[in-house]
Amino acid sequence: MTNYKILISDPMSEEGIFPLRDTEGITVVFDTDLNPQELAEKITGFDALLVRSKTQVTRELIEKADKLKIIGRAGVGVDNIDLEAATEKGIIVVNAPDGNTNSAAEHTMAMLMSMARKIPQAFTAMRNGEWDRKSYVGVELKGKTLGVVGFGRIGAEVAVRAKGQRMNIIAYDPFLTQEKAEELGISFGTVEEVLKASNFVTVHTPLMKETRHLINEKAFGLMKKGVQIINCARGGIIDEKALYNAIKSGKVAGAALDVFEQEPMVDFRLLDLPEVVATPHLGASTHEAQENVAIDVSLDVVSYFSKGVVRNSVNLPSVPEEIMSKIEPYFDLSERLGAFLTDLSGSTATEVNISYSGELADSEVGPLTRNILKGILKRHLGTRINDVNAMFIAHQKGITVNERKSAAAGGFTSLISVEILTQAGKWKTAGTLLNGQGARIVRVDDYIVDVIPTGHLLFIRHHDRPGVIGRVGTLLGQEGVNIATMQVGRTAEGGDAIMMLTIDKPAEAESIRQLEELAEIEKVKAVNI
Ligand SMILES: NC(=O)C1=CN([C@@H]2O[C@H](COP(=O)(O)OP(=O)(O)OC[C@H]3O[C@@H](n4cnc5c(N)ncnc54)[C@H](O)[C@@H]3O)[C@@H](O)[C@H]2O)C=CC1
Ligand SMILES: O=C(O)C(=O)COP(=O)(O)O
Repeated sequence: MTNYKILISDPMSEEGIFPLRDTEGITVVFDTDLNPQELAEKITGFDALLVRSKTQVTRELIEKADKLKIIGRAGVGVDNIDLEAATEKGIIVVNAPDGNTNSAAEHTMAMLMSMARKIPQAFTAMRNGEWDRKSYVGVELKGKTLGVVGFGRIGAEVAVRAKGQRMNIIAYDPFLTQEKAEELGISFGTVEEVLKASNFVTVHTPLMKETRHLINEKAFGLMKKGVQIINCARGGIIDEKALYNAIKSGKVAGAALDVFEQEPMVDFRLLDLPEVVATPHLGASTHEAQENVAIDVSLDVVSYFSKGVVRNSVNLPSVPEEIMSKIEPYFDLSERLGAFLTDLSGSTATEVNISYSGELADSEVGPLTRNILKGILKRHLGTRINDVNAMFIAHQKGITVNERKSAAAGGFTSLISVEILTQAGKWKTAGTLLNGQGARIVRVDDYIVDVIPTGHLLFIRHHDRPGVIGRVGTLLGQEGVNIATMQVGRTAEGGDAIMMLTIDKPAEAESIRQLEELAEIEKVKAVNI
């Protein structure tokens, strides 16, 4: 493997990054005390950046990262990473979605129980030499209702544990169905229903535009008097000002907080309230979780550099390995079809219509579409286009992309047909992999051809007249251009026709001009793929 430099800018398990240490050609640099400006200066030349929640991977940082190809988040939440900026720049972002689930769920239960029994408050009083048994009377969990907002990995694990405490669970998650809830023996409701029904509310959503201040003044208004709140997900899901007021007013009897709107915390007023228990973002801070997440991101980084595939991409849909192995042979052909059409049209696409037929119609084809777009966009935008940003940039440029699938592949095992609409008109092609013989372009517009999509090609539109093929050969010969292969197709005798030539070196602009001056020739396009 070529040399790759990995910067780790947050504390990470040394044991867990063994896949990086054990791979030849990978150099790991730990520098976990950088301020944002120092990090922006340091990032130049690094191929990968591994972070936890402390490092803010901003657009400014991403713009400074001249070689960065992958950002690994050793944990779940990626709200500290500007995903749009990363995607736009073709940087893949991976996380470790499973490694800290147990730890985060256990911490949530620890916080719930500490809060319910006021353990941190009682301990602090004892430390101060007090033996006070009256002030720290708690509530039982048994028979109480726990509202779980966000029923993903952690939310579901919390529910399992809370059931063990004989709590009733009511949950809300856009992906939770009545059937699933019944199967798990929990209730299911809208977010409002959950808030109204609960004695305890725990949030487990990611922090996103849609979940910022999900628990706000209005939400507190819906809750029972004496409700207790837990946030071991992300600061910002709960509006801290609204929480402060709700505690002060007596509506909220307890809050257990692991995460805060600003971290590290600067405004400690919430912690002055005796109803609040808190930890400094420790949900994932166990030896096991830290080792798990470090292993998971390290494996993905190694896999990305060695095979170009990852398991846990946040900005690129993951494709199961068995499907990947079926479609991977078509990657190169797909990109070439895109490049071929762009050269033929000599213009930029406004719409791309792709049809997958035959065996490919049964597969996930997203990666193929991205390769086709890569081929199309690279012609005008160069090497900054890759799998990660091809779809994003196509949308950004206002290109409509349509995918279709059909069973009939015109006698081929699989066929990829691509049509592009440009300011200069419409162009179509289709390609396939011939058993044992590699990639072929088998259609150009409505003509049947059989062309290896590699090297220097000339596409000629002409009228089917005697002698035209000879004249093309003679003219190219005079220019020192040797023809390796030639295909001719026509609609009818004497009608419109095409020639596809493979030539040993690119045709000069002057040769193309002279060819176009021949009476029978309508258009000549040079293609280099
Ligand atoms: N305190 C800590 O150290 C840790 C905090 N976390 C935080 O916990 C969050 C959840 O983690 P996982 O359960 O592993 O993620 P997950 O992706 O498995 O689950 C998140 C769930 O939230 C749901 N959701 C999204 N929008 C919602 C909305 N508006 N209302 C209700 N549900 C909504 C999703 O459908 C999904 O099921 C992470 O995004 C991260 O921010 C995760 C690990 C450790
Ligand atoms: O995995 C997450 O989302 C977490 O919040 C854990 O954060 P950390 O890696 O401990 O900074």
